[in-house]
Amino acid sequence: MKTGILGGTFNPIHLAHLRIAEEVREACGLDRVLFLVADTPPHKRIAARVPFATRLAMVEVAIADHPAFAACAIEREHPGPNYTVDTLQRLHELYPQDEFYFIIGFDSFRDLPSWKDYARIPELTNLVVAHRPGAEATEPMQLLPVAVQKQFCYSCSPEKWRHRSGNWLIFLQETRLDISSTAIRRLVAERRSIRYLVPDPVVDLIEREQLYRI
Ligand SMILES: Nc1ncnc2c1ncn2[C@@H]1O[C@H](COP(=O)(O)OP(=O)(O)OP(=O)(O)O)[C@@H](O)[C@H]1O
Ligand SMILES: O=C(O)c1ccc[n+]([C@@H]2O[C@H](COP(=O)([O-])O)[C@@H](O)[C@H]2O)c1
Repeated sequence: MKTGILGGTFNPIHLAHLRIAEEVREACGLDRVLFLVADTPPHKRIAARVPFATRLAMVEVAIADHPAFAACAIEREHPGPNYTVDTLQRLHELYPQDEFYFIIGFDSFRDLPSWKDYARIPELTNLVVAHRPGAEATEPMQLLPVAVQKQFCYSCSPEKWRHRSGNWLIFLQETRLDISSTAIRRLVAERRSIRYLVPDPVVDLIEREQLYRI
């Protein structure tokens, strides 16, 4: 099975997360996409201290109507911080037949060299990078240290690079949506509308739980 994994804090999940997952699913012919909710993200504090269960609940209501989308709570089961390299190892143990496509935004790709054992990540998974307004680069491969760049070879287009492990690094050139969880939290705090930035059931959950109001 070809499995996409979109890891995130999802505080809250928004329409750019959903659109990226859908575009990667289609472009890479994925059978499913797991929304991997970070319990303790390594590089980020949880704004407004929204608990894991609430962030997971927002993900679940957001993806409920998509047959190929599922929430993944595996990072809750292990004490944090949740490093991607460790989670990928566990997912390989859980789903030994699966071929993984780890999906990240361009801002995350830019930070990749600061991730734990980041050079091992392309050995464990294909990597799909979604462009993100405000975080572009003309030569994205040059953001990687030279020693890691040398592990990839160019294959017919600047959007697709083959790692020596056989896995792909793909830069996806599709819809760019300038939406962030930070902006949504700010709008709620200012008592402004967040409709059409997050799915309606997520708007309802945020209102019901009175999240992000201060
Ligand atoms: N608008 C977007 N375009 C492309 N990628 C995105 C976008 N929003 C989030 N992502 C990617 O989705 C993953 C999970 O994102 P996350 O849950 O941290 O949302 P966020 O909007 O970046 O949150 P925050 O504003 O709180 O930092 C990350 O890899 C991030 O780069
Ligand atoms: O493994 C790491 O060192 C690492 C450092 C920063 C982020 N990540 C992962 O990247 C994904 C997106 O993270 P974030 O902080 O943008 O929500 C999420 O799955 C995080 O666990 C992983």
